[in-house]
Amino acid sequence: MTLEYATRYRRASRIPADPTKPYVIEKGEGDRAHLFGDLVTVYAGAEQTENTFNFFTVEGPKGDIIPAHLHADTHEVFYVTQGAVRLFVEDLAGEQMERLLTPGDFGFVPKNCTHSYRMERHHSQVVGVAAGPGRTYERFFENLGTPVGEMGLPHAPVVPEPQKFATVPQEFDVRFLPDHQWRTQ
Ligand SMILES: O=C(Oc1cc(O)cc(O)c1C(=O)O)c1ccc(O)c(O)c1
Repeated sequence: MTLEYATRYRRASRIPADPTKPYVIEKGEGDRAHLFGDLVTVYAGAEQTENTFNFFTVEGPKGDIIPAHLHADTHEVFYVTQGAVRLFVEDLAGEQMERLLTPGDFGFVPKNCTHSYRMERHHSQVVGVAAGPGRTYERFFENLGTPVGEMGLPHAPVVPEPQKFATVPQEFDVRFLPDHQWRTQ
């Protein structure tokens, strides 16, 4: 039997509302949201880990570009499990690098390092873990994007309205840098 719980985020979630309860979630059945071309699936977050880390996947289509951004208080892990993902990172000294990550490859982006990525094969998948001295930020995806019940990638990109762009990212420690230039290509 598959259990569903009402939580503060969803009427029906596979994540128990009681943070002391052990649980398992079948593939793809975490709390799902669409943002840009991506399907983000959250399996654990702030409530489960006393704000110490989260665990989610991001899947997207070929060509999907996440705009350059940084997190002042959040360190991030990019572990690629499907497809190919080109990760762009700038360190605190301003040195830039880009690397193509394929399944099993791992990228670490410390807080305050500007980064972005591009999916280079259809339906690439990144496993994300993000944590820092502040709160975890996994609910960013459904707040800037749209919570969904369906399993697949968005049929059309979910582009947030300007009003959401103006408020949601900073609430979740995300700072988009629209004028940032990558000099690596
Ligand atoms: O892919 C990750 O995050 C994002 C996905 C989006 O569709 C839009 C975004 O703005 C982001 C973002 O990072 O802000 C991702 C992957 C791995 C990881 O550890 C993350 O913290 C985020």
